[in-house]
Amino acid sequence: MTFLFRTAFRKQGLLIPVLNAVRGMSTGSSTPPFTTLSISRPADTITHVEFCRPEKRNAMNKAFWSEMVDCFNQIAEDSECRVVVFSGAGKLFTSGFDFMAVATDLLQPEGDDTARISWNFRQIIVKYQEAFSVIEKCPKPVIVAVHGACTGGGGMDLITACDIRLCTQDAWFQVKDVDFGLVADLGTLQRLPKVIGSRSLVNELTLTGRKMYADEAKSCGLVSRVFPDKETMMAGALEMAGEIASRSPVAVQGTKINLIFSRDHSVEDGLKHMASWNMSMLQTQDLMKSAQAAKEKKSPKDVVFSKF
Ligand SMILES: CCC/C=C/C=C/C(=O)SCCNC(=O)CCNC(=O)[C@H](O)C(C)(C)COP(=O)(O)OP(=O)(O)OC[C@H]1O[C@@H](n2cnc3c(N)ncnc32)[C@H](O)[C@@H]1OP(=O)(O)O
Repeated sequence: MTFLFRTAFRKQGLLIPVLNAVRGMSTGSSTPPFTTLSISRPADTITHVEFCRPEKRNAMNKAFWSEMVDCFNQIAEDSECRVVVFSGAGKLFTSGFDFMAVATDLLQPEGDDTARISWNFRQIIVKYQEAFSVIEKCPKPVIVAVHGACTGGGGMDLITACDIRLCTQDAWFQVKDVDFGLVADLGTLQRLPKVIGSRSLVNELTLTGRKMYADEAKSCGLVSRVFPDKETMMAGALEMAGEIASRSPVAVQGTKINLIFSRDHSVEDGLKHMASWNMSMLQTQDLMKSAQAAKEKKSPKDVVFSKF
C-alpha cells in the first residue's frame, strides 16, 4: 500500500502528509495532518472518521473543509479500506458552521469590486461544497452515526451525502440556514429531496428551520435505524460496517457508484451505465468465489477477496 501511495502522490508533493495520514489510519491513532478529524482502524477493512472538536460542539471551522477533502480522497485511494463509519466526538454530532469561520469568510469579503467579491464568494462556496461531495465521490460506502444535535448550516449537508444514516433516540436534525437569512448551499436542497419521500416535509423543514427528532427522522426515511444511545449505535454501525466489508469490494463499490448514478439519471441511462459497468466488472474473480461459497452453503464472510 505504501508503494502505491508513493507512486500516486510523489509528483504532487503530497507524499509526507498522505503517508502520515495512512500511518495514523493503520495504527488507530489521531492523524498528524488533521486537526478536526480523528482517523482509526477498528478493523483491517473499516475506517472510522470521527469529527473531533467536542469543545466547540464539532463546529465546522476553516481546517475542516480541506481536511474532509484530503481525508476522503485518501480513503478512496486506500485499497484496504472497504467501508467508512463517520461520527462526532463529545456531546453531539455537529453544531454546523463555526461562527468565527463564517465571520471571516462571509462578513469580510475580499475583492475590489462586485465582480471580484462575487468570484471570491463563489470560490469559497464551491470549496465548502466539495467537503461533502467528496463523501459521495468516494466509492467506499459511508455510514454516518448521529447523536444529539445535527444542526446549523452544514449538519444536514454532511449527512445527506452519506450512504447510510443511523441515529440515537436523543438525536435531532435541523436545517438552520433560513434562520440566518441564508439559502442552504452545500447540498441539502439538492440531496434531501432524494433522501426523504415527502416533498412537503422537505419544504417544511428547510423553510421553517424547525427541529426534527429521531422518531420522525426514522418514519420519513432520513435515518434507517434508531438506537437507544451512542454506545449501542456505534456498536451497531461497526457491525453493519463489518457486514458490508465482508462482501466483495467490487460488488459493494459498484453498487454505491451505480445507485448514485441512477439517482441522478433516467432509468434508461442508469441501465446503460450498468451494462457498461458490468461488461468488465462481471469478469471479477469475486463472482466465482462468491458463487462457490454459496454452493457450499458458506457465508460471504468465509470468502477471501483481494484488495480493491
Ligand atoms: C457559504 C455558506 C454559508 C453558510 C453559513 C452558515 C452559517 C451557520 O451555519 S452559523 C452556525 C449555525 N449553528 C448554530 O446556530 C448552532 C449553534 N450552537 C448551538 O445552538 C449550541 O451550541 C448547541 C445546541 C449545538 C449545543 O449546546 P450546548 O449547550 O451543548 O453547548 P454551548 O454551551 O452552546 O457551546 C459549547 C461551546 O461550543 C461553541 N459553539 C457551539 N456552536 C458553535 C458554532 N456553530 N460555531 C462556533 N462555536 C460553537 C460555543 O461557543 C461554546 O464555546 P465556549 O464558549 O468557548 O465554551
